[in-house]
Amino acid sequence: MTERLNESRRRWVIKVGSALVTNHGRGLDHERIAAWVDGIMAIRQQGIEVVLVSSGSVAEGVRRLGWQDRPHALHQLQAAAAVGQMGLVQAYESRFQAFGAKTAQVLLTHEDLADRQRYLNARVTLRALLNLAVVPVVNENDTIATEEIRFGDNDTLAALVSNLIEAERLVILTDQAGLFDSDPRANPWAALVEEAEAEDLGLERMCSDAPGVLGQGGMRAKVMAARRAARAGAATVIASGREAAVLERLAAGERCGTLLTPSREPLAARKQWLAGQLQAPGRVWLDDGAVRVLREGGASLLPVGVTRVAGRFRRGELVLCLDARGEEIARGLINYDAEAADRIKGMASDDIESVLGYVTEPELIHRDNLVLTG
Ligand SMILES: Nc1ncnc2c1ncn2[C@@H]1O[C@H](COP(=O)(O)OP(=O)(O)O)[C@@H](O)[C@H]1O
Ligand SMILES: N[C@@H](CCC(=O)OP(=O)(O)O)C(=O)O
Repeated sequence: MTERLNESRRRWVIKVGSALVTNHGRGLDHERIAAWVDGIMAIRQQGIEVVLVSSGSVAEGVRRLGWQDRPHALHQLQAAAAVGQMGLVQAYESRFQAFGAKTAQVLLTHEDLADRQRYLNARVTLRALLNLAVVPVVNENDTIATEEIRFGDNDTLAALVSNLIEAERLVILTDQAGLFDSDPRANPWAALVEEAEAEDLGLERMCSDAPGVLGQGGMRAKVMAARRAARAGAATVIASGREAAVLERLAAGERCGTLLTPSREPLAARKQWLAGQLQAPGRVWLDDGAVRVLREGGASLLPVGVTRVAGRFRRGELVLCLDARGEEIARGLINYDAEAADRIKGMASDDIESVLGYVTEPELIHRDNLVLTG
């Protein structure tokens, strides 16, 4: 079946956190799950397509296995995730079935979304499921993810899924009423932030690093997720999953929790994929002139603006472009491998051939493969 290219359709990604789903580790909260499913069915009636990203497999697995605490060893976490995921999908499937709606389990790894071909495959599959009126239930494929390259928290995963399906909205349901101006666990006077721009760097300072007992990302991961989603043009709401009819109310335009809005023009799809990458094998440091030219927009990065090269990368791989202080300002797919890039740094493009004996491209990173990130 071919995908209908009707991009005016409304799509939301709804993410629910571990503590909520598992009633703080006491077991799947069927009542709460039923309320979200009711909400999803109601907003679908209004023409909003939904992808659900649900955490809770590890917390539920730990409970089913009779363990007292969340283990630290990766193989135990993976085993718990495999056990708990069964409970999660069963709970969602049976509740949606009561409405005659179909669900699909989609387990993704970081590698799936880092590889451009697999990313495109995931995109086509998710869109096909939405076209078939199925509700995809997404989680990280914890059972095969390795420590170094896990998303770890489902906030990041949910943001990347928002980009994949070009969602207009990412809704992150958690155990707090939203983002507060400081961690409400530590400060009883913390005030709810009702609305802010997702790109506002001050938001991160409001978040403590520590997640709840069962969560992985904490509030910082949610703010970062909102920033990722904003790059694709999606607004994010962080709200309490315990609030009655929260999804229906949001769809009715009511204000719940914290709204984080995009402030820039959305990036083209390919650049969203680039910006969403979690790992880059290389780094290049730029002089002030190159930083200025890139920030003005629309320029390629030439070797002449590069002062230092680090990392082991091949032609076509992702490198971060840093200013003199080491802050990331852009990232892109480089036209030369690490050794060649190091040899031509600081040189005029006309001199590349005399140094390397060949020229692949005059640019180190072509503007089509470059995205501003800072
Ligand atoms: N500024 C803040 N505003 C709200 N919550 C915060 C803030 N800083 C830290 N937190 C903590 O982040 C926790 C939510 O993150 P997490 O436990 O990862 O949730 P989830 O499992 O829903 O992903 C909250 O319980 C809260 O204590
Ligand atoms: N994939 C993991 C999610 C990790 C996690 O705890 O995420 P979250 O509660 O959203 O911070 C799980 O299902 O347990």
